[in-house]
This record gives sequence, structure tokens and C-alpha cells, in this order.
Amino acid sequence: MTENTASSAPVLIVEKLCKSHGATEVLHEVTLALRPGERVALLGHNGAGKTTLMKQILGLSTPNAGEITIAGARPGSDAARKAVAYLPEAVAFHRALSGREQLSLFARLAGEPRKVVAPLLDRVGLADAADRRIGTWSKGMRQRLGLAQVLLGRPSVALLDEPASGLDPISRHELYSIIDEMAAQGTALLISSHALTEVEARTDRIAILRKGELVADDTLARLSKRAGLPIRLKLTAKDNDATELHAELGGQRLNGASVELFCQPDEKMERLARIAALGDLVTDVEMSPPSLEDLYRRFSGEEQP
Ligand SMILES: Nc1ncnc2c1ncn2[C@@H]1O[C@H](COP(=O)(O)OP(=O)(O)OP(=O)(O)O)[C@@H](O)[C@H]1O
Repeated sequence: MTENTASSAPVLIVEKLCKSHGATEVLHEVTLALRPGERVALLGHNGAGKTTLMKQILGLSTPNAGEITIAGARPGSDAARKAVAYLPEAVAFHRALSGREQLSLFARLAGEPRKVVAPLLDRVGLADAADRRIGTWSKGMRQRLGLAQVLLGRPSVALLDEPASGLDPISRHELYSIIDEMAAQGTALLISSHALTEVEARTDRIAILRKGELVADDTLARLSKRAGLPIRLKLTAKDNDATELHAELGGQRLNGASVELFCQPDEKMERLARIAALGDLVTDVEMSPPSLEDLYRRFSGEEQP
């Protein structure tokens, strides 16, 4: 997130958006705003409505109620189409074209000069494969070409639907560094994902859709606080014998050598002071705050709040 992000006006505003397919309501009063440079993870179970929300933002489908504004424009208008870029979950390209030909075509459609194509192919790691037919490429390579297309128009808003799917660990790492670069240049990114550990470290905010309703939209730290999930403390005992430590502190013994305790964030310092007072009975303390996976379970309804 850029430094002035917090003070700038949102570039994407979704207000009380409702969408039904027949009698089924797929999105219910979804409200969400993204400021320039923000990276927001959009999480939710299969069928929660993530792709449907992106389609409404793109103007590919019309909502039943509510409003969307992209850089001041309505979805589907020329101004909005210029401002927003989309990487679909399954990227499809012309298999007979080479990567360079396909991206050149996109550049022409976007009104960009041909000279932007080679540096972009290089940026997404496709310089060597650029002149081979896309039909011979792996899924990960096609995904990278999709990312080059997203970068092409220097969009104000980028919607990435499962961008890491099909990518190997190194490519995933590169993907997130491209996402960081786009954010640093002011693009607001909405990134749908099931890869919780990845988005935990690489996004500024977490939005969770549950059966079409937005049940969480905040930073990981604030969501943790709101959920009141406990912190885990794992203590290693002197001489790998946890008998005395367990008698002092209670909790759960692990392999006879460690003790596991859970406490609320506001009890943490008091617990640590008590542990420190035990002197060399404790040789190590590991502290783990709740992970995004724990929070996701809580907010997505796998576990009742
Ligand atoms: N054109 C359509 N007609 C009828 N139902 C639809 C249509 N498009 C989506 N749906 C339904 O809307 C719900 C939300 O689908 P959506 O694709 O938005 O979910 P998602 O969160 O993107 O899921 P996934 O993680 O599996 O990609 C699903 O129950 C889906 O079956």
C-alpha cells in the first residue's frame, strides 16, 4: 500500500450490491471500497459469489440492486473499461498465435504502442517463449501472459481471480512481487484466492464473502482482535521434561517435553511474566497468533462465532 493510500479517495466503490440468478440471491447488499494502491484479498468458499462480484464490477452482468463506481464511472462504460483490468480464473488465448502476437494484439486494442510488448513479456518471465505458439505453453505460462495483459493498460483497478492457480512456487513469488509493484504504482487490486497462507502475507486487507454476504472486511490484525481468537504459547521445558512445568502452569503436555497454552491477546503479557518468573524451568517460548486460516474458519461459518 502506498503511503498516501489511506488519505486518497476510493477508486472502486461497491454499494449495497445485490445479484440474483432466478430465485437464488448470489450477492446480498455487498459494500466494499478500494483505495489506490490497496491490495485486498477476496476470500470465500466455492460458490460464495467472488466471481459474480467481479463480473458486476466489469459490467459483464447487471446487478439487481446497488451501485458500483470505478474511477467515477459506471461499470461497462468506456471510462470504466479503460480503468479496470481482469485476470480470469481460466485464461483463454488464441492457441495458434505466439505470445508476442497475442500481446501485440491486446496492445493494439488497448491503444498502447507496440514497443510496450517486449518489456512486458520480459517482466512476466516469458521473453524466451514469446515466439512459440501459445498452444504449446503450460497453464502457468498462459497465466503469466494473462498477467502481462493486466499490466498492459496500467489500470486503476485490477481484478485477479485466483491468479496463483497453476503457478509453481517460484512463479507465485514473482506473481506477488508484480502485484506489489502494481500497488506501489497506485493500482487497487482485488485478489480472489483460496491460498490463505499466501494472501495473509501479501495483502493489506481481507474481505470474506459467505453465501453472498460480506462478513468481514478489515486488516488481519483488526479481524483477529474482533474474532477474539486465542494466541498459542508453546513452552519447552528444562531437560525435556515437562512434568514440573505442567504442574505449575497447566495446559496441554506435548511429547512429555513441552507444554501448550492458549491465552487471549490481552492476557499475553501477564502470562509471559508468569512464565519468566519460572526461571530456567523454561528453555524456550514459541508464540503463534491466530492465522488467517483460523480467522477464515471463524468468519466463513465453518466455526460459529
Ligand atoms: N449464470 C448463472 N446462473 C445461475 N447461477 C449462477 C450463475 N453464475 C453463478 N451462479 C451461482 O452463483 C453462486 C456464486 O458463484 P460464483 O462463481 O460467483 O462463486 P465463487 O465464489 O467465485 O466460487 P469459486 O470459488 O468456486 O470460483 C454459485 O452458487 C453459482 O452456482
